[in-house]
Amino acid sequence: MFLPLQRMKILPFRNLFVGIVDTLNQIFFEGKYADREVEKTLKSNRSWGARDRAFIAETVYDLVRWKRLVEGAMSRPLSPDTLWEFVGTWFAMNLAEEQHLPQWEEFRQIYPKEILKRLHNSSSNPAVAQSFPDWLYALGEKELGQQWLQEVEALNQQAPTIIRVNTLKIDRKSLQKLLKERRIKTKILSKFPYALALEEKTNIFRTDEFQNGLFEVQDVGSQLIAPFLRVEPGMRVVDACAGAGGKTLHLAALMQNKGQIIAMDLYEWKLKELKKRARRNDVQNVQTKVIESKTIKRLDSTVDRLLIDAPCSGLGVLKRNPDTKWKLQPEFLDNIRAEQAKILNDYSRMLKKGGLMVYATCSILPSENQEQVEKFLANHPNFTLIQEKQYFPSQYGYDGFYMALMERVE
Ligand SMILES: C[S@@+](CC[C@H](N)C(=O)[O-])C[C@H]1O[C@@H](n2cnc3c(N)ncnc32)[C@H](O)[C@@H]1O
Repeated sequence: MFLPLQRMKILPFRNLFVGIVDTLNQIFFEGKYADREVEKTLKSNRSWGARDRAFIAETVYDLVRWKRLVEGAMSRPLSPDTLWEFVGTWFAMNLAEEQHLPQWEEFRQIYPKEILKRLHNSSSNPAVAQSFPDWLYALGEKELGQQWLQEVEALNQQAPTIIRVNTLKIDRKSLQKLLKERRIKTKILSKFPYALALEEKTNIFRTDEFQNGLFEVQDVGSQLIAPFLRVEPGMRVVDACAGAGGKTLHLAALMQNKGQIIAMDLYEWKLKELKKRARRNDVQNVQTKVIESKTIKRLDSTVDRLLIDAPCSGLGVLKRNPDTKWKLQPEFLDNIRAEQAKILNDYSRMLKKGGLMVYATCSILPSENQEQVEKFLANHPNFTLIQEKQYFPSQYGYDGFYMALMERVE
């Protein structure tokens, strides 16, 4: 059963609602990504202040997250024609007692009492109450049993903003002090050595500290992966699915810029972004490589450490990317599992005897994690498992990640 999330306040300004409706239209009906669309909308009107911006961003993310529940309360599916009703229904479900919907034409057909009744009836189905597609909810239950409900509840929360201090340039306390001088308050997360949590949402990308590479935005779970690989200065390291380099930059900092990191990906545009970030971070030991037919073979048995931050369903990071649950398809999951197995099989040959490899995903499904590693080890007796960790959002409060550390023994 759904309980109102928060007794929320409404900012009754029409242009904010137009921004919200337009952004949702792009996300749901033009196939755009939520984070990019929100950013674009916020940039489109410079006169919006911090409160307006937070209102737009939070409302859009909440509505992406709770789409199915709101549809239940509307008792019809979301379409380009029902976007205003969708937004109005959401506020009718959540407004604080003394608050009312603005008396605009678009909200004339919103009747809060009926909405609450329909909400009560529809949310007896847990997939509706937790706002998941049926197939995905059933899959999660099949793989995780009773734990799935706890994870789903955690994944439906808003994501905190966490930053990773770039230790090549500054230490965590000094960075915290600099940000404080800008009135950006942060909390030191003592269990996680490189992390600061923002106390309030703010656009930190505009600060000099970000522009000068003193930190990157990176969730706590993601910050645990590079240290798990046990790199040392001077080593030869391959980051095989480097993307835009979140973990490459962290590896470089742990290696104190000494040795060599080869950052690879299938897509050149991602590696270009990585290079830009490396310059900003003062990272000097990274070389990028778009993967071609012979790239992997040429590095056969030559690397000390290998990171496989594999492409995955992204189910562990739904807090941050709630649109994933509507975009994922069962066939995509089947393909991605096959890709993960192939990457593990093909890329592990780059490791030297005695070298270590981490296979990591931002998923919480055993079929993308433990089961992949078990299958790999069964077919590769020359590798052994040293350590394996699964971080569940419900247990530690941050994004869900899996990581397995393996050694090539022969
Ligand atoms: C989880 S993301 C990587 C995120 C990145 N490591 C970071 O920390 O920012 C997975 C990456 O794998 C890449 N990828 C997909 N298939 C691949 C393949 N067969 N070989 C190498 N990279 C691949 C994707 O382009 C994507 O950038």
